This record gives sequence, structure tokens and C-alpha cells, in this order.
Amino acid sequence: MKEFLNFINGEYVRNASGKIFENRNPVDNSLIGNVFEAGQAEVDAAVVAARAALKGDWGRLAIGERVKLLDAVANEINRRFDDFLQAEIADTGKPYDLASHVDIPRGAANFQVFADTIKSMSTESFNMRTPDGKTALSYGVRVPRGVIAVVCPWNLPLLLMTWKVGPALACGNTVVVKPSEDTPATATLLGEVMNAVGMPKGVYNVVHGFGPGSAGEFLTKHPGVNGITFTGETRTGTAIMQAAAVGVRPVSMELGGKNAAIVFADCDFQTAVDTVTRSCFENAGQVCLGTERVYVERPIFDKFVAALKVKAETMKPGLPFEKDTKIGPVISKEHQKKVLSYYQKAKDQGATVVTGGGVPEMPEALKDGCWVQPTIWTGLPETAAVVTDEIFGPCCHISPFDTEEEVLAKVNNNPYGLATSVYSQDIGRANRMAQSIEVGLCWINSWFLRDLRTSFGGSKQSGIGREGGVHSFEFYTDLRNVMVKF
Ligand SMILES: NC(=O)C1=CN([C@@H]2O[C@H](COP(=O)(O)OP(=O)(O)OC[C@H]3O[C@@H](n4cnc5c(N)ncnc54)[C@H](O)[C@@H]3O)[C@@H](O)[C@H]2O)C=CC1
Ligand SMILES: O=C(O)/C=C/C=C(\O)C(=O)O
Repeated sequence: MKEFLNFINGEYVRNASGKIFENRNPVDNSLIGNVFEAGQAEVDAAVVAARAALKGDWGRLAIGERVKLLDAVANEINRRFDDFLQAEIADTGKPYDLASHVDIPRGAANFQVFADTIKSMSTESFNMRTPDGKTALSYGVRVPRGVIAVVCPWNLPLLLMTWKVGPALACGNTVVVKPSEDTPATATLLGEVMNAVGMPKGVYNVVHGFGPGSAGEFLTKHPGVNGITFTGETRTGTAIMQAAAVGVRPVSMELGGKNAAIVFADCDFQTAVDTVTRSCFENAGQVCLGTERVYVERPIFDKFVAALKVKAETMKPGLPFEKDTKIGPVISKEHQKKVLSYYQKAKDQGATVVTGGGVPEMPEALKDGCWVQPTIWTGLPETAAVVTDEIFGPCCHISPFDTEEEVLAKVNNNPYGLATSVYSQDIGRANRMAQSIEVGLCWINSWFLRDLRTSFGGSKQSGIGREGGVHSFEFYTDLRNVMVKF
């Protein structure tokens, strides 16, 4: 049985309270191990360690030395690729192919890309004449923000955590990470990596636990935290913003979405079907960028629905390491219940269930896992719950449309604004749409194609701020202006 300990000041520690909670594998609900929940005492210790590191060796390192350490972290993740893979797969149940091509490589890349980006970070400078005929030079200096709280979700645990820890450390901050209670493993393992590469103590800390009344709340309310970065549900983001308001601490938030795909009749049909299949069902639909609303131009509507149904029905659920497994379980019993409640709502509201709509038939050994069927609905109005709410499961509703104006109005008529994809071979039209849709990210004839140098984040209730490339520096540094007269 595994034990998941907190990682504070370079050491693995239990807790003063003796409180533990279980970490279960969603493929069969088997027990992976026990997690030591951090209380106020452990969160205090982590924040104190993080602050001390800012004043210690870490704070004195030149950028070049920090870059070397970040590169070493990336190399060590790659060297221990298999350990990270096993840990992530046990926690999430996601297929081997996905974890080995997306989650773990991005865990390493997130350190590498920010090590590269920080090397060429520049700031503005201005020259001006003063009223008394002298010269004044103003220049910007970016300084670390301080101790950053990193509050993480469970859907892409290593990827999303390092997407924040990478730039935070590149900028010279220290971090206290609160992984999701459902996926404690890879954040814990990263502590071993930090020690192996010689990261100074206190730079990277991990506290385990839940949100309210637990480590999440203690950390985000902690006065020793200088900034909070969060990925997760919009409601949780709202609670964290309230915590951050005390002390006027900045936040960076990547929140929920109800993302649309818009498929025009002139699209490359197979590309659209294949890509929408991925965007709806990859990671069992548990990707904030995933598609849950599909709008298809009327002339190809029936053909598209039929093709997506065929693809959905080839998504074989199964064990992560089996070669023909195409979809894993959802993360937990609680989340399974939430997704299935929406499957029921769709039926109650009169949806045509094109495929799925329940729990797949699984072998006896996996029957207690958190399985749900890939599901497609048609026939519901725009006001139906499964068309308006983020479900975060492998499902979508497909509607026909007749004009650009009509589909644009429908796509924008949602409080979220994270991501959209547009499928059309008329590149002018696709770009026109991309520039009119109220989102932070728009893909054309593609989905989840990522260039880590670009801005990433959501509009409206899907987030605050942008991370990625130099945009991350806006949050992870404080910009100071120096003016000198001579
Ligand atoms: N990337 C995304 O957009 C994600 C969206 N979700 C959505 O959120 C729903 C709920 O999933 P959860 O894991 O419960 O997401 P959540 O947003 O509640 O939790 C994310 C993280 O925030 C922490 N947290 C929760 N409440 C907190 C508080 N008051 N203060 C500080 N930290 C707090 C949690 O412990 C976890 O580490 C899902 O059903 C899904 O719809 C979930 C995960 C990722
Ligand atoms: O590529 C990324 O950096 C992030 C991808 C996905 C999410 O943010 C998410 O699912 O929450």
C-alpha cells in the first residue's frame, strides 16, 4: 500500500493531525494508498519554507543557474518517465497511449520551455527630456512575485501542475502546490526529482488535502502567499478569488468551459469527424478545452451525426495498458454520478440519444470502476442543461445551423468563453469566425494543438489572465519601473 506524504522544505512529512484519506484507482475503485492530509500546521510550514527559500540560495541564483536547474528537472522527469507514467495512470485510469504522448512529455516540456523563455525576457525602456533640459531614462525590472500557491485539478495532473510550476520557478518564485485530492501521486513524485537535481530546499512544496476546511482553503487564505494560480471549476475559482481579496493578492485562473465546435459543410469531412471525436471523447471528455456543443451546417448534419456515432462506438473502454483501449473511466465515483445525472437530464428533457447514455458493460473485475459511455445527443433546445452546463464527461449535443450569424450567436450565448474549433476550407470565413467568437482560444481545422509560447486562457467566466510563453511573466513577476535622471 502506497503512502502519499506532504513535501515540505525538501522533506517528505506526515502530519500533526494524523488525518489520512484514500486514493483510489478509478478503473476498479481499488485502493492505491493513503494520503496524509495537510492541516494548518503543514500549510504554515510549507509557506514558511517557501518564503525562507526566497531569501536563501534560491533567491540569490543568477538566471543562468535557475535555467540549468529547470533543464535538469525536465531531464530527470524524462529519465523517470516510466515512474511518472505509472503514477499518473494509477491515479486517473487514462489510457497508456494518452498519458505517454501527452501528460508526461508535457510535464518535462513545461520546465524546458520556460527555461528557454526566461533567457530572453526583456523589459521596456524609455528616454525623455526633463523640463530642466536633462535626460531621464525609465526602465522596467521584473522581480519574482514571491510565494505562489498552485491549486490543481485532477484531469491532467502533472501537465497542469507543471504548466504553473515551470514559469513560477523560471521567474524566481517559490511554490506551494495543492494537488487535487483525487490525484496526489505525480506532484508527490516531483519532490524526488527536485531533490535529485539539487533544487534548494523550500523552493517546491506540496500539501495534500481538499478545498474548504482543508489544505486548499488554508493555503489560499494564507497571508504569506503572494499570488494564487488555479485551474478548475468556475465556482471554486470564485471562492479562491474571495480568499485572494484579503491582502489584495493577484490570481491567475483557468476555469470551466462549454466549448463549441462549428462544422461548415465545406470542411474536410474526415478531418472534422476525427478531430471532433478527439475533442469530445479524449481523456473521457475531462479536458477543459473539450467540446460539448457541436454545431453542424444543415446540408451535412445527418451525415456528420452518423459518422460521429460510428467513431464514438469504436471508443472501447478498458484497462489503461491494453492496446485496444480507447477510453478510460472518469476520475471518481462522485464525478461518474455527476456525469450520469446529466445523461438522465438529457433523456428527461427529450433528447434523441444517438449513442451511449449510460454505463458500459464491463468485465466483472472492472465493474466497480467509474465508467460512462461516450454519448451523443441531438434534438434539444439551446436552453437544455446539457447544452448550457459544463459536464466534463465524454459527451456532446449536436445541433444543425443555417447561417454564420445564427451559429455565432448560439456559440457566444454562454457565460463561458474558453475554446472553440471551426472546421471549414474557406479560410477567410474560418478566420472571420475565430475573430468574432468570445473565447481565449480558437482552433481552425484542429483541436488542442499547442505551441507553449502562445497565450493560453479563457474569456468571460472561463478565467482571468493568460499564461504561456512571455504571458506567464505578467503573473509570475512584479514589474517595477526605475526612473533615473542624468
Ligand atoms: N480544468 C477544468 O476546467 C476542470 C474543471 N473541473 C470541473 O469541476 C468539477 C468539480 O471537480 P473538482 O475536482 O471538485 O474541481 P474543483 O475546482 O472543485 O477543484 C480543483 C482544485 O481546487 C481545490 N479546491 C476546491 N475548493 C477549494 C477552495 N474553496 N479553496 C481552495 N481550493 C479549493 C480542490 O481541492 C482541487 O485541488 C468537475 O466536475 C468539472 O466539471 C474539474 C477539474 C478541471
Ligand atoms: O495544454 C495545456 O496547457 C492545458 C490543457 C488543458 C487544460 O487546461 C484543462 O483541461 O484544464
